[in-house]
Order: sequence, then C-alpha cells, then structure tokens
Amino acid sequence: MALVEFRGVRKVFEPTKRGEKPVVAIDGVDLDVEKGEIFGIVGYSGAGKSTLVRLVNALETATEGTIVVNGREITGLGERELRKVRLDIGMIFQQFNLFSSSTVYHNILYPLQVAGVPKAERHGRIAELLSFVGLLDKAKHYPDQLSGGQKQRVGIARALATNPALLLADESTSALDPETTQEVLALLQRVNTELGITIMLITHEMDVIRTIAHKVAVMENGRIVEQGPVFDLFSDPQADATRRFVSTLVEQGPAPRTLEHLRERHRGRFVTIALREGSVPQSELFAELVAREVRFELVHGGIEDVQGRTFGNLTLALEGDPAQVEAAVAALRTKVDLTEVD
Ligand SMILES: Nc1ncnc2c1ncn2[C@@H]1O[C@H](COP(=O)(O)OP(=O)(O)OP(=O)(O)O)[C@@H](O)[C@H]1O
Repeated sequence: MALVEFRGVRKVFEPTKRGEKPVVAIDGVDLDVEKGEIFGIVGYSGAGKSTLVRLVNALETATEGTIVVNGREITGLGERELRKVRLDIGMIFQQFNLFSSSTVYHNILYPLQVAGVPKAERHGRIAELLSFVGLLDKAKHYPDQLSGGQKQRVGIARALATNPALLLADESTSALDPETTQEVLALLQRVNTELGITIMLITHEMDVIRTIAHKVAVMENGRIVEQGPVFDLFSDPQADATRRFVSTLVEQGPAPRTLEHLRERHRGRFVTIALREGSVPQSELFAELVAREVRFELVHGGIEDVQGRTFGNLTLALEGDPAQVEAAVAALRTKVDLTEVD
C-alpha cells in the first residue's frame, strides 16, 4: 500500500464574508506516494500545492474523498488521533519557521519534548541529528547567526527529530540561492537514501524536480493534470502545463524570437529532432544526412540529464539538393520524432 493515498479528494474553502464565492482549492485528486520515493508536486501559484500538503498532515480537512497516510485513513479522525499521525510526518518550510529566540539545540529539543522522548535520550538524539546535517558546531547559535542554507538544515534536523516516515517540504529551497539550493537538495537526497524517509516536495521550480524527485505530479487549478516518473514527464510531456514547466529547463525547439535570429544567420530547412535515451545512436542519424550529401548545422538545442538518463531536442539547418534533403528527412522520421520548424 502507498504511504500516502488520495482518492477523489476535494477541498472547498467556504467564504468568510457575504458575497464571496467558495474556493475550490483541490478538485478531485487521486494520488499515490509510494514508500521510499521522492514525490514532487509542481504548479504555479494558487494551483493548490500547499493545500494538498496541508491535507496530508491534516492541517486542513478534506471536503470530499479519502486520504490514507501510513496505513490510516485520516479523514474523520479526531484531534487526539491526528496528533499521533502527525508524529510520523515531519515538515520543512520556505521561511524555515525556526524559533528565533531559541538556540539551534533548543529548536530541535522542542519536538522531542512534545513527542515525549525520555530526557536521557534527548541530548544524544540532538547530537546525532546535528551531525547528520553537518551543524554539530552550531548547537549554541541562534537562527539569526546562521545563513539561509544552515537555517534550512536546522529545519530538516528538527523535522527528522521524531523519526518520521514522511517528510513534507513546502518550497523548501525557494528562499535560497542556487548553490545553497543544491546543498539542501543533496541533504534531502541523503534523508531519502540513508534514512529511507519518503519525501513529498512542493515546488514551482522544475530544476528541483529534475535534481531529486523520482515522480512528479503537475497541478493546475486544484487538479493534477499529469503525473508519473520524472524522466517520462520531461521527455514526453502531455499536458500544456507540463510542457510549460519542462520548457523552463529544456526547450522543445527555438522560441519565435530565437528562430528569427537563427534564420538571419543560417540558411536551409530547419528541423528539430528529439533524442531519447535508448533511441537510435546520433551517428546513425547524421549518417543519413551524409549519405545524401545533405549539409547540416546544429543551430539550437542541447542534451539534458534527468535521473541519469539523457534526452534532448536538437534543431538542425539542412542544406543540399531539395530531393535529397526531403529523402533524408523522411529517413530520419523513421528513426526519431522530427518536427519541421516553420
Ligand atoms: N484558508 C484559505 N481560505 C480560503 N482560500 C484559500 C485558503 N487557503 C488557500 N486558499 C485558496 O486555495 C487556492 C490554492 O491555494 P494554495 O495555497 O494551495 O496554492 P499553491 O499552489 O500552494 O500556491 P503558492 O505557490 O502561491 O503557495 C488559492 O486560490 C487560494 O487562494
């Protein structure tokens, strides 16, 4: 059974003032997050990502549908029972949410006290957690004395204090610079592989998904418009929203303005070929061109790595005898996805 399971979940926020309309934040979501995976949820602002995650730890209650977390159906549970469920869930936030008037040590102590961890065990556990996130020497510091990346590492240590089965990360790297983002993502990857903790990660950045997620769900207007293994979504996006997100990292082909500039510099017929891991070797493709004396220039595109697998889109300008160019394009079409660039 999946660690987190949503079936037909809807969340409607009723208006607080007269004249306002209800807001459908989650609109019929089915979702399975399997034990041990890093599951990314991507979407623009207002898509419903935060609400979805808040439903998992029961900070919000579903209007319709069922939610199962770690084998327990949480819809309909009382507050006492929910507290137990929440002990199995850690959470980290964009703005870290540390207690600024407490030291790093006390920030991590707090959840241990709440969970009733015996006093004798607390100190050792804090040292273990700080060592895991590489901040053993910062125990006596206050959050204000730490960098953003260090604060988030404290946030991670605190979230892991009670050995949760699931870690929820809500835009956990959005306030960090690119280098620090990579450090925090590397730490989250260790949380997943070394501690076996399942992670649900919300983001609006596709780069975060590419770097660490195994699976991804794309949200739009409260719905999941597409979900699946990260490589599949990157290499063959189906929904418009997915295509837009993927294109922030990998362009399907040159954008109109880029194309204009390319046309000024290159002559010939433009085609974009989609290269996918396991497809025909590039040399075989280029051999089709050479055999027909078609000259080609690589004018746009690149090769990407997602989950250790490669794919990319390359735009070529082809020149030569029109009949030979036509024959070469026909031959390429039998081997790869090819799009004419107009
Ligand atoms: N407590 C609430 N009361 C009323 N409406 C809410 C509440 N929380 C969220 N919403 C609405 O639900 C919709 C989804 O919001 P949510 O915060 O889940 O989106 P999001 O994808 O996380 O956006 P962001 O990336 O900006 O945080 C939005 O229209 C939002 O205004």
